[in-house]
Amino acid sequence: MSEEKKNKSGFVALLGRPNVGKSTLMNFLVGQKVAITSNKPQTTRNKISGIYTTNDMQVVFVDTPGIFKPHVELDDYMDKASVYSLNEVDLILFMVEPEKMGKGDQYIIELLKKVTVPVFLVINKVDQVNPNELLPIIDDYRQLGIFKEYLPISATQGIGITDLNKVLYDYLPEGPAYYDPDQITDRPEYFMVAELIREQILQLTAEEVPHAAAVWVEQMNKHENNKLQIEATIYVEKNGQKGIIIGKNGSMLKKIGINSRKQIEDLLGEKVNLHLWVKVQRNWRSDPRFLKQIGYNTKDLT
Ligand SMILES: Nc1nc2c(ncn2[C@@H]2O[C@H](COP(=O)(O)OP(=O)(O)OP(=O)(O)O)[C@@H](O)[C@H]2O)c(=O)[nH]1
Repeated sequence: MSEEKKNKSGFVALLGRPNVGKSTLMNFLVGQKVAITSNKPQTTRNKISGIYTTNDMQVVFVDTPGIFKPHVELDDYMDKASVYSLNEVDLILFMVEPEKMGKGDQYIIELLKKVTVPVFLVINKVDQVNPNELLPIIDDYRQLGIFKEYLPISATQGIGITDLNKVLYDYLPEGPAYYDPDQITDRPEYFMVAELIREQILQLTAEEVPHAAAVWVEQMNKHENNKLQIEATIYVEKNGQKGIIIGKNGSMLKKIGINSRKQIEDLLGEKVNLHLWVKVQRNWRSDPRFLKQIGYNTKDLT
């Protein structure tokens, strides 16, 4: 007689240095965009959950900001967000690039030594290396003795995802789904909208501008001419950055608006009129009051 397969569910932290591909993996699994990605490090600033449901398992991903040592207030926030998620998940995926352990990984490895939940090494971007190069890399990490299993994957190509799914199923506790199977994130819609706008800034601007920009949705509950009216403010730290975001005759702001509006319409499933404003808020990244005002609240995480 065949036994019915048990349902599994739980929380999974995706850890790793900025830019290793954490958001890409989560979006691949969830099958829809729940976290913004870019080729610039430190894209993720918040504890975003992606909810991944299959017919016998539900995985709630906590996509922690890239871990690195704090130097300004915002970095401190990110660090706390990471430590916080380590203490309350069922298992941890530590994602690295397909290369030998770097200095930047040491800090997070020290954190991982302190946790009691199972930790797995996910080597992402294996599409970029020859398979022969993987063994010495795995051996290097094996010396640490902290990983249950080693999972080479490519989040863009979908390589290794079957093995990853098996590990998730095997190690998650038995339990019911926490969320409706159709739900893919527990972030409020206005947060997702702000993130989609921020993603365009990250993709279209360069150097110091992307990381000096924060987006806050002022309002998104009014309809006019059958279109949802969304008003959002882009905060930057200096006048020069404001000029870059606006662009010649407003061309850059227009581009940011057009591109993000399309994505927002896909997300919300309705037509949108997007109004964007740009304001200078000096040194906002080091201003705890301003960080709190735009939703990065360090106290929530302690
Ligand atoms: N070649 C290749 N590129 C990848 C793969 N996975 C992610 N990338 C690229 O790596 C870059 C960073 O990916 P993200 O998903 O934004 O990285 P992240 O770890 O979420 O970054 P932070 O938010 O800064 O912590 C993007 O340009 C991705 O397209 C992969 O499997 N192969």
